[in-house]
Parts: sequence; structure tokens; C-alpha cells
Amino acid sequence: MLYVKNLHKSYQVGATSYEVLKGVSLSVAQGEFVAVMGPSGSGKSTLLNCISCYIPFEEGKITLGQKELKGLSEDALAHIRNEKLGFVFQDFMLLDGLTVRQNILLPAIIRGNVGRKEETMADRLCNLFGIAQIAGKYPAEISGGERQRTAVARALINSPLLILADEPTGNLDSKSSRAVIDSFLEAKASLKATIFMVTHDSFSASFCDRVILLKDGVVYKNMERNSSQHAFHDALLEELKQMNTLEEEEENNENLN
Ligand SMILES: Nc1ncnc2c1ncn2[C@@H]1O[C@H](COP(=O)(O)OP(=O)(O)OP(=O)(O)O)[C@@H](O)[C@H]1O
Repeated sequence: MLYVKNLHKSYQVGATSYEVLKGVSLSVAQGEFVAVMGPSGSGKSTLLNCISCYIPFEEGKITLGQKELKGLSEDALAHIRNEKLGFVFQDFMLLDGLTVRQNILLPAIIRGNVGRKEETMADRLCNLFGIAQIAGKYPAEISGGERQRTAVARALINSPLLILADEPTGNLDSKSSRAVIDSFLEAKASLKATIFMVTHDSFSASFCDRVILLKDGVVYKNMERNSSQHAFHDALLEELKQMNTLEEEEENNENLN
């Protein structure tokens, strides 16, 4: 469904070019719920932004539902963003002047396409995520968890190929975080949604089918969940600890040299 092959991305700062992604390769299958974790600065948001068609990359290949992104025009990329991708951001990005239901319908409104099908889908999503009773309320009148569930519903309104989530639980307490993860699990189970989530939160990641660990701009490890969520969480914590220790050792060695 999503293929990333040998992706390279550099940022130009003044006269210097910094390579952030140094040959990332990964794939995500239809219906999979995948998390990307890694130390700060390892390139997680950069990777997400490349897949989101927001920033160009120099080398490599990204294929989304058989369509290769490189070389597409701005219009074609905007079309993919609107029609093929659903976004969930850390700070919700709900519009204060619209109700929950109107916010959910927003991508369809932008697409100029709100008919019976979209209205029915909005109702289905409200029921699925337990927000039907607050559908007429405004974002300021609902809790953080409800706002985020609204954001997940909005990401699903156009039935996207892929949902991209950037730290969706970053601003939430553990109860609200769990509600968001449950929404993703519900979307996966009921709508066969495919979800690609960048997170620092190992607890949230432990509910995923797979966790990709990024380090220094490359995939360091792919961890498949083939045990209970609890056991997977323990395994993740252990792996992250080892990765951080390794990083500290590498930094110390660099300082010595
Ligand atoms: N627009 C930019 N111009 C220059 N450098 C950038 C730009 N965006 C990011 N960087 C640098 O690229 C590196 C990777 O950034 P990125 O945001 O992808 O990391 P991250 O893994 O998402 O980090 P975090 O976990 O802290 O959010 C960092 O060193 C960052 O300072």
C-alpha cells in the first residue's frame, strides 16, 4: 500500500546541506496500524512530511496505492493530499466556529462533495467513535479526547488510503490517549483503515501491529507485535533503552575523537 524505498532528504541551512533521511526503506500493508518511533531529531516528522507530499525529497521512491509521488505536479500532490490521505495532528486543528459534525465533514466540504453518502458516513463515524451525542457542540465545549476522536473521524470522512498521524496523543493525558488509540483500532477493525503514526509514546505504540524504529535517518529496527500489548510494551521499552544507550555511547565516542 505504502512503499518507501531508499529515501534521502537533506535540509539546506545557509551554505550547508544536512542529510536527515539517509536511505529510509519501509512498507505498510493495507489495514496495518504502524508506529514510527525514534530519538528527537532522527527524522520522523521529515519522513511523515515527505509521505504527506508536503516537502520534496532528493532521492528515492515513495509509492502510495501504486502511485509514485516523485515528479508529480503540485496540483496532483494536492489532489493526493485531499483525496487519498487523512491527517491527524497533535493539536487537533479543529475549526472553532464549526460543530463537531461540520468539522468531520470539512474534508468533504473542501472537496465540494457533501451528499447523502458523506452525511451517512459522518453519522457512522460519530456512532463508531461515541461522539454522536456531542455532534452539535463546538470544539470549545468538548474534552480533549473528544476533540481528538473528532479529528480521527474527520481524517476518515473521505475513506482515505492512508491515515497519517503526527504525535496524536502528544497533548493528551493517558485516558484521552487511550481513547484516541481505541479510535484508530476501531477504524482499523470496522473500516479497514491503514494508519501510520509518529509517536514518542511507547504505550500508544504498543497497540500497533508494528513499530518502526528510526535512528540517525535510517530504519534501525522493525518490531512486529506477536505477543500481548503488555508484553510488546515491555519489549519496546527495552529496545528504546538499548537504542538510547547506543546513542549515548556513540556521542561519547564522537566527543573523544
Ligand atoms: N525545515 C528545516 N530546515 C532545516 N533543518 C530542519 C528542518 N526541519 C527539520 N530540520 C532538522 O532535521 C532533523 C530532523 O528533524 P525531524 O523534525 O524530522 O525529527 P524528529 O525525529 O521528528 O524529531 P522530534 O522527535 O524532536 O519531533 C533535526 O535535526 C531538525 O533540526
